[in-house]
Amino acid sequence: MIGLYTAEEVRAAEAPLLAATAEGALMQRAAAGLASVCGRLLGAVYGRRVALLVGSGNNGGDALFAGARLAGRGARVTAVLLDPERAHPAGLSALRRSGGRVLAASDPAAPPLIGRADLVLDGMLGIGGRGGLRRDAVELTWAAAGGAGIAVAVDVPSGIDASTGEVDGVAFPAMHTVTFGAVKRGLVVGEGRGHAGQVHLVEIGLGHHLPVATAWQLTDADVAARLEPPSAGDDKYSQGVVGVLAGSATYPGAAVLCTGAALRTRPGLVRYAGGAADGVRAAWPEALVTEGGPGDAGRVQAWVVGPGGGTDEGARAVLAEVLATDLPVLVDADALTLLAREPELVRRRSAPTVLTPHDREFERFGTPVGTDRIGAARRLAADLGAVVLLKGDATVVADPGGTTFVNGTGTADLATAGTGDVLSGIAGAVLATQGTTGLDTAEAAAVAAHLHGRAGRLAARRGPLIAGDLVRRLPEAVGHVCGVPPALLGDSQA
Ligand SMILES: NC(=O)C1=CN([C@@H]2O[C@H](COP(=O)(O)OP(=O)(O)OC[C@H]3O[C@@H](n4cnc5c(N)ncnc54)[C@H](O)[C@@H]3O)[C@@H](O)[C@H]2O)[C@@H](O)CC1
Ligand SMILES: Nc1ncnc2c1ncn2[C@@H]1O[C@H](COP(=O)(O)OP(=O)(O)O)[C@@H](O)[C@H]1O
Ligand SMILES: [K+]
Repeated sequence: MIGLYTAEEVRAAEAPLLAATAEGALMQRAAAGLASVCGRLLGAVYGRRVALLVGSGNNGGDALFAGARLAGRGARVTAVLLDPERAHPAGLSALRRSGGRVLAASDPAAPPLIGRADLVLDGMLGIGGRGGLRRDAVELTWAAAGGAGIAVAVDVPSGIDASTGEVDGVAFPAMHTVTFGAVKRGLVVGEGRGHAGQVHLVEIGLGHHLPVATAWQLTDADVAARLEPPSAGDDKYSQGVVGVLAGSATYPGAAVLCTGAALRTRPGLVRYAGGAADGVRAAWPEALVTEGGPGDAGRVQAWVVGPGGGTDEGARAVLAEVLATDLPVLVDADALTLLAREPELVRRRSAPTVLTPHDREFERFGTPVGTDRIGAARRLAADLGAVVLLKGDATVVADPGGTTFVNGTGTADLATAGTGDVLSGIAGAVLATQGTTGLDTAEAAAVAAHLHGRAGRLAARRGPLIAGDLVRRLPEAVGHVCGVPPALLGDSQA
């Protein structure tokens, strides 16, 4: 798992390290790592044009020292200074000694020079940045965005809040971010995620000074370790049975997608109960189907309730019935609308519960999501005593104790109808294995979000995707995280 940290946590961890190392040593480590990533991105360094956008803090110092190293390898480096009086003095001397040039941001030659650069290094603001970029920084950012060079952010893209990912106005649109010591949360969540590009972590020795993270990102390997493949002693009942309560005669689609996703995540068995029984039977002969309610479905190890289920009295009764059990329940879509009216239905539960709102569903519980998505998910989870999976570009999963997962596999290709129903089915299947894997509920939800995003990426390789493509790609997504070569996966290639 990759730990995700706030700016305050990083600052607190840096303090003892700064005290224990020679002055400037940490900045040299950061600059060495930064220059090495830039060298790799450029391929050949000699003769390449590099523009440094330099602010008045240590972030600018990192850029100047990295620029000096690249100039030492033959790059043509120019530093553009936002505040020439306050640029890092030692960094500036190092750059000059290596043959680098210096311009003020107000110099009319600065924007065209940035536009022509092969690589632009954003050292305007780091974790000390507050509020929106000022006019001069915005102009340099536009010059970089309009140029053809590789845009690289130092530590964090200037203009993003390193802790929340909030962007107030304009932020540097990086293709790569070279971050020091720890991955800042703002690089993986909110608008910051879209500005960070590929994140490269450079170690500066912060490791054991960092607290245990309270926010995490799962890798493919982490997800693989949380999936239990069938073993010789298994039968269809021992690998988890999922119950799907979704869809209606008028709207069978959600039921078909949700049941299919649950099946393709490969629990032992999927049961369906509800008004879309005919549609589900036709689409999925593998499912056990009834027109009745949850009591007619047979035993399950987890319920999924809500997608396409409506908000009438019958739907309310189904929701209340499953929430009164001691089984894991995933509550989505229409059932969230019902639950927002009667949150005590979930507050009185002690069994695992996962709510999967998008922003509008979230707002029905009282307050809008706002710009701090981790904070928002944590607040609702603590209030309701349930795991909250807040959907989005980077889906956030929070448990009532505050432990949070930020999904890294999401892709905008998922922004199409029905993909949420697929996520519910996947999550239901993972929750149904809790009895055998002992998997924590928030982790189960995070595993589901990871697989969902992987399936989305795989499907999107072939062009625009629809929700059914995710279901078809799920076996390949599971194979991908487990390191199985895709060629071995039968019909998921279709
Ligand atoms: N502390 C450490 O041990 C290390 C810090 N490093 C670098 O230091 C950075 C943090 O440095 P600083 O604390 O100096 O902060 P920054 O370099 O992020 O910037 C702070 C400066 O920018 C100004 N400023 C803040 N918001 C602004 C805005 N919206 N518009 C214009 N100016 C604004 C402040 O007045 C201050 O002068 C990190 O992000 C990282 O790049 C690295 O060198 C690694 C070691
Ligand atoms: N811009 C986006 N980038 C990445 N993922 C997105 C984006 N927009 C939506 N998604 C994902 O797509 C799914 C949509 O779910 P939802 O809104 O419930 O749709 P539906 O109800 O039609 O199934 C969620 O998993 C969400 O995280
Ligand atoms: K920066």
